[in-house]
Amino acid sequence: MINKLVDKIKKTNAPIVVGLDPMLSYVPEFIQKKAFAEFGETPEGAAEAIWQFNKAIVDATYDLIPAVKPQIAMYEQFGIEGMKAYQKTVDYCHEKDLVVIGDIKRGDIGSTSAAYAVGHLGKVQIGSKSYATFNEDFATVNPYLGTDGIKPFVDVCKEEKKGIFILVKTSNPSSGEFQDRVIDGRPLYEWVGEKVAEWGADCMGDSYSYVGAVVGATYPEMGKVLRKVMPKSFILVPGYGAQGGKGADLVHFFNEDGLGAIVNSSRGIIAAYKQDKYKEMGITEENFADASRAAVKDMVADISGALASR
Ligand SMILES: O=C(O)c1cc(=O)[nH]c(=O)n1[C@@H]1O[C@H](COP(=O)(O)O)[C@@H](O)[C@H]1O
Repeated sequence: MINKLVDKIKKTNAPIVVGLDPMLSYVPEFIQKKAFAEFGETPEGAAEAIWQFNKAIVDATYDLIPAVKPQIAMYEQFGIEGMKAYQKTVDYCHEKDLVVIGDIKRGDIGSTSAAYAVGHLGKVQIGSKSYATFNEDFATVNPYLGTDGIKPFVDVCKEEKKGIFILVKTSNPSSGEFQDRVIDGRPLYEWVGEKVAEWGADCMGDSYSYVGAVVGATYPEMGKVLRKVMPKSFILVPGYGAQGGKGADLVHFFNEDGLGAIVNSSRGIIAAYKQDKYKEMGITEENFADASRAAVKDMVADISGALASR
């Protein structure tokens, strides 16, 4: 799957991921109204609304992008109905030939981690049959429990040709509380980055490992260091747009080959129709997905422009 991701980035010329984090408050009124008329103001109604919202955004952007990253929490808050919308979203994105990064941020001990890995990336055995249940292509994983938590994911990835992105330096303001702590002369995120390189060393695709890392766009200097610590790891870079990251901050996350990083924007794309910039282009709630398409093009131009002038 890492090869497919790289191929799709090359084909689209777009090292970006659209984050499908559909908060109900981002879903235009007319979609909510229709869903509530059919299913009531219920978890089922909310799930229908976020699914219709996602579908419109995917339809408007899939030809421009290599990948999507649905954030499971946004679906899980609506219980089983929300999880069905998550599944529909994953399956629909596959129909559109998009790489799906399940932002599930799992991390637990061995046997539990194995169950998460099987459920999201592998196949669960039921009697004589096996089923790919959630069936994402990549998942995000929290490394706090160490090798015991990561190895089950790596084992499933090896078998299924899938991949993971391991949290190394996260984009949020308080990420430094633990991640920047200096241990034996080096910050913890560097130790974790080194471990990601080690875990991924025998998990190589054609040019990159399918054991990747997450490093926030909001910490460009750390991204520069981590790029060197993990030269073969693909870096998923969240924090662009709504959290303040810009193309110019991102150049050092990429290798000289122009690859090695994929930048996520969620609110900046899916809720673009709320921004004045796109309103001024005549976009209203009714054609909200056109704003997402325009925002994807703007994001790609911003990142490509920064890479071209480095
Ligand atoms: O793993 C992630 O994707 C992630 C890691 C991180 O360090 N920071 C971060 O914001 N994310 C996720 O990336 C998305 C960012 O959303 P926006 O800020 O709306 O673009 C959310 O789904 C976050 O959960």
